[in-house]
Amino acid sequence: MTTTQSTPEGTGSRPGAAGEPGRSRRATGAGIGRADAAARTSSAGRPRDTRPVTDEAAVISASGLERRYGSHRHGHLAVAGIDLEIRRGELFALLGTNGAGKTSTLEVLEGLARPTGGSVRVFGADPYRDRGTVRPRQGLMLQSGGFPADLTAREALRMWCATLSTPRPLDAVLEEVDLSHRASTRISALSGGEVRRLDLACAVAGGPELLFLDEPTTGLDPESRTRTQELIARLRARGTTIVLTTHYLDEAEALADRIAIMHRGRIVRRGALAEVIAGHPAHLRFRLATGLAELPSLTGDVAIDGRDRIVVTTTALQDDLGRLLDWARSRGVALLDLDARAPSLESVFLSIAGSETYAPALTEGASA
Ligand SMILES: Nc1ncnc2c1ncn2[C@@H]1O[C@H](COP(=O)(O)OP(=O)(O)OP(=O)(O)O)[C@@H](O)[C@H]1O
Repeated sequence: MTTTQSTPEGTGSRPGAAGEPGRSRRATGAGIGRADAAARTSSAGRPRDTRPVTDEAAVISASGLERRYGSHRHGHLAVAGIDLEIRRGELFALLGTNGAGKTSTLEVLEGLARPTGGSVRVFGADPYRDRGTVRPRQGLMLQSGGFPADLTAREALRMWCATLSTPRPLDAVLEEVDLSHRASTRISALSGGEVRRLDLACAVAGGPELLFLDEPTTGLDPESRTRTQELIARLRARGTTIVLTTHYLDEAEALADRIAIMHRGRIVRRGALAEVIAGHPAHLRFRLATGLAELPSLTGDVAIDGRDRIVVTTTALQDDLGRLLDWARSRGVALLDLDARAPSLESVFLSIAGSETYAPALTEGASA
């Protein structure tokens, strides 16, 4: 999928970006607006706001949202009737397996596509029909850029800012995305990560109230990723409402106030991180030199995984780990490669994804 930003009061895509969103996602967008100063605390470790959503607080609300590609009989239902409310000032992460329908959903919320069923309101308006009023308040960072290669970073940003009703000073924006030192470099000579940061610069250049970030850190090296995440956290702390998609689950854990996980066109889990992982089992994994021996009595289920490890799936991690360690100590048994893992977003995600591949999130030993 490809794409970048945004346009202002409405109509077009940025020069070089594709116009109508489609299979190749999906260029266009808007990037503008006025910042909402209603700052709230945010980011990793902050208290999470679990207040019930109210209509007043909802910047985005969608009900029974559907998006079908192709004809009713033979088409593909990519978004199968989802309800969504995103509150003013929160960072909402939309996660999901490949092909789950995240981009198809985002495009409707962004006003780039019409839903084929249900309804959506952004700032109380129809984001597709009323885009002239909605777009100036939002910024979009789509999945890849469409900048003319022979412009410098500053020229590209200046050109973009010329389309905005309330552009911020170029230097401040370049500084914010850490591109000041590359301002005079042609786009063709920028690294992929730098182009991505220029995408982000365009998305925030108008000081949007509502920011859509579609995989903003994909392709960035770890340092750039961290800096981009810090910038996202700052935008959030300033009161910007942010809708984020990412394949990096640690990013969602660190940044998001609330998370929704999509699978096959539906939202299958949602809530604050603690709510999403609540009730999900933990895992103990280890090997025994002698193979499967008689284990102590454990509350969890015991199985052998594909790598000949003993796996205990349990909702009483501390108890079962204690019993196992006592048992091993009293018998002089070595628990080889012992791994005790509390439930995490990753384990929830993988249990939803089942056997489907989700390579970016996979880590050794994580399964559910
Ligand atoms: N223009 C299109 N025509 C037909 N089917 C499409 C089109 N765009 C997307 N799809 C299908 O709709 C489903 C959802 O796609 P979408 O791109 O929204 O998923 P996603 O969650 O963003 O996936 P990824 O994480 O891989 O980017 C997929 O099965 C995809 O093949």
